[in-house]
Amino acid sequence: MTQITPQRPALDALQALDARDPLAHKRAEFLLPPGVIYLDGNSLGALPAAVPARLDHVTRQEWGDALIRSWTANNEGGRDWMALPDRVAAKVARLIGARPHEVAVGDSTSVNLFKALSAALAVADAGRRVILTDADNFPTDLYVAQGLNALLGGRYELRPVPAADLSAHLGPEVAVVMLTQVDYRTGERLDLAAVTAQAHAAGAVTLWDLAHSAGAFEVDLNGAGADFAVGCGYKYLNGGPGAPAFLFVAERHHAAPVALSGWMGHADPFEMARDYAPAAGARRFVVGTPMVLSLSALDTALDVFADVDLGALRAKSLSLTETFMALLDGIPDLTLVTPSDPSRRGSQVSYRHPQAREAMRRLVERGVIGDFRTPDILRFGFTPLYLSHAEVYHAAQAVQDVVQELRA
Ligand SMILES: Cc1ncc(COP(=O)(O)O)c(C=O)c1O
Ligand SMILES: Nc1c(O)cccc1C(=O)C[C@H](N)C(=O)O
Repeated sequence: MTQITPQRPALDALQALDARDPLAHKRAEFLLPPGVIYLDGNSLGALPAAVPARLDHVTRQEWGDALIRSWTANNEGGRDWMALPDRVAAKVARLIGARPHEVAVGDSTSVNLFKALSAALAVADAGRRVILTDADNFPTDLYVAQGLNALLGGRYELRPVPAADLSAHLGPEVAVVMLTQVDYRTGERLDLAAVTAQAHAAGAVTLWDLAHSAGAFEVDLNGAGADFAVGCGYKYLNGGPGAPAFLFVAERHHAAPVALSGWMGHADPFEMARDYAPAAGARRFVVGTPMVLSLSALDTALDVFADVDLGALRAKSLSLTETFMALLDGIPDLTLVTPSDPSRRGSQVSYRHPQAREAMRRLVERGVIGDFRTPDILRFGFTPLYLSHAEVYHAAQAVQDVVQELRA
């Protein structure tokens, strides 16, 4: 087993950091299995302890007993299902620097990408024909843009370029700049404010995918003047598998056409009017019947953030990722692909390894749960709400051991 050299953080020093951690108490608000170090909250967040009781209440009382009355029952108390998407939207808004009426919650991130990109193209300057994106963007972002463009008769060109070269490609032909803020493989974080300003200076509209941002660190969409954004409910927001996603539309774009104009985004759904008239604000981007069970889980999951200082969240995230990188510095066969500059890093750390798939299999067998991502990436996500520095130490030790085993 490779020895940890003296300049690497020592366990007792990390335990001292944990003792001063202002977020340490949040761990008790999650149910995590014993013997597991969970470094995959960037794929599926852990279960918030209050969620099972909420789901039990929603199924037995709200569904089982109140039945259809729950759609509107107790709306004075703010518990009616009809308004659930709006209540959840308000909780998400705080985490992404938006106002509640600029956020819609529902559907998957992919579907929200479709809605947002349709609207973004509609408000972009007519005559511009390029959708500029990161060549390494998450597949669904690329596929949705390809599908929408085909539907629009191939009017646009989806132009994938390396993230590092974006500014060089911001010409007068660019309609929309569609980017994921934190790269799902490398964990590289783009400067949302700076890129938004560059895109605007070039006359383009921005669409951000915040899948690996929301709930991992503070995002300030309005501070940056961003136009559109989407993100996942099941990663750092801990809403559970398949949780509803969110869509941000800056107020100045609320008049943009609604591509998926469903009755739940109508100004008065139960009027059953023949023609679509949009609801106020981003609620118009809610399409069909709200997914009450999963929205309820997300609603309760978001309460975990109520007393969380987002600056402290970012500080702890950086401390955890920094610690992990320091512990694994110089380990043979591991090539760091995540930027060591903290301002360019999200809340994950990734390494290339020649046997990454097998290495991750062995790690998971030992209870250290991360991800393998093709072709050769070991990916570790760090959720500041439920991870300690001591766990990071033990996880890094397990990585060293597995890497050493595979060399033998
Ligand atoms: C950047 C990014 N966008 C979107 C998604 C997922 O979209 P959906 O929830 O529609 O599967 C993911 C992960 O699954 C992702 O990493
Ligand atoms: N969305 C996922 C799913 O439905 C099954 C398994 C994994 C996922 C993921 O979240 C993948 C993730 N977006 C990633 O960054 O790799």
